[in-house]
Amino acid sequence: MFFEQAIAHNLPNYTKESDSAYGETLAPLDYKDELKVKNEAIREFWEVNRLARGPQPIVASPMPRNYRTTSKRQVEMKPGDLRFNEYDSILEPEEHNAIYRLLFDKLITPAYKPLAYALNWLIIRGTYKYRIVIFNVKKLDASIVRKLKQISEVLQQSPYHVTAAHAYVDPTGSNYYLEAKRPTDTLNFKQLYGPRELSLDLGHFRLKYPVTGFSQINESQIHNLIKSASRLLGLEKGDHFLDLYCGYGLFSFALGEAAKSVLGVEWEGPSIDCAKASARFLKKNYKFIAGKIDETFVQMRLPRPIPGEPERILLDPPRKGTEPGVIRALAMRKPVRVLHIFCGTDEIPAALAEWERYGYRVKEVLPMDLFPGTPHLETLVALEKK
Ligand SMILES: C[S@@+](CC[C@H](N)C(=O)[O-])C[C@H]1O[C@@H](n2cnc3c(N)ncnc32)[C@H](O)[C@@H]1O
Repeated sequence: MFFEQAIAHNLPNYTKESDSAYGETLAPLDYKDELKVKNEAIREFWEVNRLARGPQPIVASPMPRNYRTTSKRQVEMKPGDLRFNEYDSILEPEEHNAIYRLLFDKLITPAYKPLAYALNWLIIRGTYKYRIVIFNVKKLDASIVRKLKQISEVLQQSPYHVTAAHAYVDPTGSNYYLEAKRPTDTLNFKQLYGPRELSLDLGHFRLKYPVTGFSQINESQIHNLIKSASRLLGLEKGDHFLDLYCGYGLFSFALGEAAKSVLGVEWEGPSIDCAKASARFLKKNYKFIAGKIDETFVQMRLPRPIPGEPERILLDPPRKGTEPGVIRALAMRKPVRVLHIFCGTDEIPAALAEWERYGYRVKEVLPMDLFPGTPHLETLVALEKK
């Protein structure tokens, strides 16, 4: 059974995600009702798929709507007709919608026509306090740069606290809004104004991350996510902590204090560079490696576990899950505890079956609502050696 089928069972008149606008199928519900449906659906999913240990109640999102710190609009310009192919969403902060309206009103004027034709995506990222705009363009010549600088001034003068603007060149006009094969011999990223990195304030420290790298989109849940991950991983003095798919090191820095050593791995170079810079700035002796996590990487590139010294592993892969063989290779290291974070629910049964096969049992399952308004959950599964 797929998780969305379980949602559909528990919600009469449900329209499947693919048939509805942008997957926001639960957004019209009252959040209390949405949580009830999701709680029933995850329990049904667990039962039907015969998974071990029932899930805990879902950790609700402090902000159930207007929570997304990343949003995007695809720009379509035809003679006499400018369109943004996604509409204002109640899952996005109001400032995002206001910024898109401001940009639309400029781009529709004759002076900005060349820029409107060159645009592929408009992207807003940031936090609830400030935001940046990325112009994903198909080409970047002198006249486009001039227009981008002019429109950047409009953003700087706006009341929406837009602290930076950048241009990102994707001549393929890709449907994926940030990640495309960048042209290697032409200018691919241009700072229009403001810093090149974003930063996230975690109370007693701040982490930087690249404007093009991954970051959690529901900032209001980050505190709960860290607290839950910390409890479920249970790092103790003397533990070696392996933070896999670490991005810019969110979990390394938030949890690493308790460990004897911290090693983070991530394939996105700029994110790893930010993690290394944060380690230097925060004076932490943490190590970060850039690499593609697959079976060979785990077997050949990770340092061997030290006999008699416990290791705890957190893995937070993308929605499509780990590469084949990764779970087996990690289990061979015999970590005392694993925290596997799933941002898609449908990958859970196969992954848990693998962990079980290689000697791990489920200790606790904690679903968190990181994506209110959509039929998705983030699920933290703590596993222990049998
Ligand atoms: C869900 S994000 C988690 C990032 C980080 N834990 C956080 O919370 O900010 C997954 C990360 O894995 C990275 N990634 C995806 N596939 C990878 C692979 N095979 N090897 C290494 N990193 C990968 C992505 O670039 C992304 O940063």
